[in-house]
Amino acid sequence: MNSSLIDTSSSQVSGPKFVSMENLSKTYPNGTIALQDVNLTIQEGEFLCFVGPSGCGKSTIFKMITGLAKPSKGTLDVFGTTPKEARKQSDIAFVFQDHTLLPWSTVEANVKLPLELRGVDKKTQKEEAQRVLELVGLKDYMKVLPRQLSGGMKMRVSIARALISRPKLLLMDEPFGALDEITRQTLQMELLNIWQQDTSMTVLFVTHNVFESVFLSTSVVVMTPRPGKISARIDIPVPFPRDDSFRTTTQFSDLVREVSAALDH
Ligand SMILES: Nc1ncnc2c1ncn2[C@@H]1O[C@H](COP(=O)(O)OP(=O)(O)OP(=O)(O)O)[C@@H](O)[C@H]1O
Repeated sequence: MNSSLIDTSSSQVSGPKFVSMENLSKTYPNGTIALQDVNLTIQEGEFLCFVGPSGCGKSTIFKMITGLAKPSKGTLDVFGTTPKEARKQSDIAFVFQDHTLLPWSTVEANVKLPLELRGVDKKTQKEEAQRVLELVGLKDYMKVLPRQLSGGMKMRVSIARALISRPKLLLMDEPFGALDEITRQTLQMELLNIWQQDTSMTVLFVTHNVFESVFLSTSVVVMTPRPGKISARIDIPVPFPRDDSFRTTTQFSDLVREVSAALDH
């Protein structure tokens, strides 16, 4: 067996341990074993994609990292502290498939919300909203309501709202799952450009799409069906910046095949 298929420590990106899971398990009160003995070390600056069949526990991992669900067994360390404490420090932000924008608020108001809730002064809120909307290419849409935007634009707003807190850790749960393929590929490229501008931000990205996982990540974590376990961690040893030409290389097809094979294993 290829040793990269069982190595769950990080080898491509060096740096301090950021999130670590040791024998992490989760059994829900109804007896569902969602995760069993997950061991994973994530280092600062990684872009890690999780792929696996539906119900393998990907979202459960995210819930535990954010302190919304408690491990049943094992340990989970986030920035050297408990998930609850890490969340209090506002260093974690999320993006979900459902953009969760407030329909009656403008793009600007939606994006500012995390800062408003934290009592940040209005001038800083405005400056930061402009900064992140520029990052996602929507600075001319500040006064527009979400319903006036396309699906891809709503997702950009959702990403801008997550970035406004300058998170150390960005959790993305199938963010592009509802988008058409062309918009999806455009947003993948834009997300990589944003991440490359802030190399200290760590991104954990759940997807069902093997192509997406290979294109985006420094490593792909492959999970097994319930009870969820990590069956492989496959490094994607392709330097950044990456562009669309990567998708047509032999190396890309080989890596897609490797991840797909691990999924079938
Ligand atoms: N609150 C809960 N109570 C009981 N079972 C749950 C709960 N939340 C999730 N589960 C179960 O735990 C398992 C893992 O769920 P989870 O949502 O983490 O999987 P997932 O890999 O994110 O799935 P998907 O890809 O479909 O989003 C599933 O069988 C799910 O039905």
